[in-house]
Amino acid sequence: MKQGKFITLEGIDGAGKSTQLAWIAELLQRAGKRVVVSREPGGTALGEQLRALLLDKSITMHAETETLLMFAARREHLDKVILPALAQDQWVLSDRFTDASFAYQSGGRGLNSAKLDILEQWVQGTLQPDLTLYFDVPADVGQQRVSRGGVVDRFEQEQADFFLRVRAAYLDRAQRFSDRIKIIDSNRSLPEVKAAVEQVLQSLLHHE
Ligand SMILES: Nc1ncnc2c1ncn2[C@@H]1O[C@H](COP(=O)(O)OP(=O)(O)O)[C@@H](O)[C@H]1O
Ligand SMILES: Cc1cn([C@H]2C[C@H](O)[C@@H](COP(=O)(O)OP(=O)(O)O)O2)c(=O)[nH]c1=O
Repeated sequence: MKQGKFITLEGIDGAGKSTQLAWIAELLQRAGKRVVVSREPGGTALGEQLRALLLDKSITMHAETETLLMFAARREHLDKVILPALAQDQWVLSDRFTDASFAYQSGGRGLNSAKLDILEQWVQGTLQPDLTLYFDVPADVGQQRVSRGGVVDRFEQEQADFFLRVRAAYLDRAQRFSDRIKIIDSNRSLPEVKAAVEQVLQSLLHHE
């Protein structure tokens, strides 16, 4: 049976992922693909409840608790949404996936990445996204964009040095997995970012 493709969007808070997501789905649909749009943490009923806990500023939790909840939500997301959709030749577009755990929980919080390697293997086996669009902005630009939006969540309230580490971890992974992760310079106008994304997607569609 033909498998759909799995595309993930990544970046620090305020990079502009969510802004680009809707038209990316439309572009794929125009190319004749059936598209499922989802997000992490979230994407399922249980996952959305875990998301609410994870983003709640009034809750404090150990970095490992945070990591385990992210992967618990991911396990559910894979089981209920991602794997069934791919098996039915649908394309899955997810706002974040496991790269975010390496960037935020390892890079940002300082968790040993060997623990994340174990969880990744446990929860997803060998499954990796076919393509990851990493929206790159300097930490201060991301923070400025987020603060313009008003209310901030448990991650968005972090200080500049946290986002510097998260971004560095993303860039490190983008270098290590350069076949899969495409860096989109998002410190540009919306049309310029859109054009860069479109080029990467057209190339993926062309090589199908
Ligand atoms: N290229 C851009 N230039 C200026 N502002 C942007 C750009 N992309 C997104 N924004 C704005 O930045 C804010 C955060 O964007 P959003 O897409 O929600 O980021 P993310 O989902 O990556 O956290 C929004 O107010 C959005 O309108
Ligand atoms: C998937 C995932 C998200 N996160 C964090 C990053 C974000 O700050 C937050 C929620 O992501 P996001 O949906 O990008 O937030 P928003 O809708 O406010 O732009 O969860 C992790 O720390 N680890 C993970 O594995």
